[in-house]
Amino acid sequence: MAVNEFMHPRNRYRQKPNFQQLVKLYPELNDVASVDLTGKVKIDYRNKHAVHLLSKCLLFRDFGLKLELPPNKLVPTLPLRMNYIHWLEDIGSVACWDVERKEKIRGIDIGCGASCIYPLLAVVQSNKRWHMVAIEKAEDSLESAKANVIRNELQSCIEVKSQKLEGSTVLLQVLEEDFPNERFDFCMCNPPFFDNISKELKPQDRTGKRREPSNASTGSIEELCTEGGEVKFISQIIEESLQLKDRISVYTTMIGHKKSYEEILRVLKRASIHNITVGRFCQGNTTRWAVAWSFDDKVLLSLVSDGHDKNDSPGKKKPIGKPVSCRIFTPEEVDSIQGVRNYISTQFRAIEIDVRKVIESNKAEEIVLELSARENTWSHQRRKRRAAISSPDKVNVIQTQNGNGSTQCQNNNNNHKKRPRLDVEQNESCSTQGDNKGDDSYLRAALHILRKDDGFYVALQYVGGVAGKDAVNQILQYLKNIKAKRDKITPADGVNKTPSVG
Ligand SMILES: C[S@@+](CC[C@H](N)C(=O)[O-])C[C@H]1O[C@@H](n2cnc3c(N)ncnc32)[C@H](O)[C@@H]1O
Repeated sequence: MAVNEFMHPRNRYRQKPNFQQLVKLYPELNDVASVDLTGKVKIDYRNKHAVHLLSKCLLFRDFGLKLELPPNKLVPTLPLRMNYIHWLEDIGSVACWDVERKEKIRGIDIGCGASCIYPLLAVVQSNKRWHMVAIEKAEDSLESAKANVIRNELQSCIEVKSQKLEGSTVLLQVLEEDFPNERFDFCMCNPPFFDNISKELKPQDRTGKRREPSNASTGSIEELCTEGGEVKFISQIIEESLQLKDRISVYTTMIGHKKSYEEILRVLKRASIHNITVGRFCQGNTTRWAVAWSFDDKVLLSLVSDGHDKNDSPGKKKPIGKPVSCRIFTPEEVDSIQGVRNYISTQFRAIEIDVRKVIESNKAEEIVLELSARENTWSHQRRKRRAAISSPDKVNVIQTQNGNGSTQCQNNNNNHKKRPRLDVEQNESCSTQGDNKGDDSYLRAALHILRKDDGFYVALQYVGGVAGKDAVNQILQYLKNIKAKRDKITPADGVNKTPSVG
């Protein structure tokens, strides 16, 4: 299935180039173009030379970039490369790489290839706000990458470094030797996908129905293969990230095969890395996957939007809900955003919802908290209290509706310390919650506290979990209820400026 319509919405290549115009601009394309019976000008993507020429012309026309490549090297196709860059931009908007930040955004590209394509695109696309370190292992590709940087006069924005691979590290050696004590905002990688040329270089055709590839495959064995394939390569990056931690704020990588993507999610889970987001890059007839992870508390990756409407990509994507909001305090009731935060945190902790601060704006006008719950503790509060009083030693099983309409049984005995975990495999709704397999919580949500002229607002946004999106409506209602109860006891009279925290 052609998946162009599922390209990132900002990807300029969602629309196929008008080859008629392109051939007029770059007559050298005439050699690889043909005219079909309807008079349409076409380019044969199965011809390596055509793919190479097309990339060169588009890079120049759309980005002003000049590219030269030695023979037999991987030709960068632009729709995929731009999908990755736009996904990084989306991560950047959660990680606050916005224009208010004065310093440059610093990224690392692991395996920049002979083209040095990602660093070139990253720098130009960001109007030189992003500065890149490009790492490459193959000597000839390294030289070619450096030449492409010089050809475009971008030496002040891109440093190309050799991967000497002593002790088989991917990031550690370069960071330790060339950039000791320096911090980076992100790293990226288009890894060598394949393990072993004879077995894997062509995708396996298990059903006999796979079509011949519609694109010429370019690239040398050294560029495309690595011992252990992409899973081993990316696992190595994950292992090194556990040592480097915040030296790089967001670690990202592309993944070539779905099977590897699933394996990488398991590796992250085993390493107890839960602050992750996933991406899916669709272009032409190919789909690639991506994961990002972070140890930085201020970067809540689950908030990264994929730029698509919730269910519009082929297969599943993680639907992040629309926020629901209400005013929680007037300025007369509370005078600081910290007061609101303390109040809300206390209310949630009382019902065993974990609260973690993620972002606090400089001007103290917005705080973002991450909420996670392992069961529904906010519905039927009165009934639960009554049940607990009448039979304190019994395990109460209360039927609750999850947000997807299915019924779940909960052990709701507060004395019973070990609460049941919902088995994600058993709950059908889980499979429609997106493919973040590392996420087995009941509910994860983001809570924004905002100061406005007429008071403090809370906005709740569903992020993940089997409870479903409706759970955030229930929690907002729960907050309103306890606030109304509190108002009965302490009427808003302008005297009580600090909300009670009980
Ligand atoms: C699939 S190519 C990607 C090239 C380029 N980034 C692109 O997207 O067109 C993978 C690149 O990683 C390089 N590479 C392989 N192992 C590496 C390592 N340990 N460190 C740095 N580069 C490596 C290969 O030489 C190759 O150029």
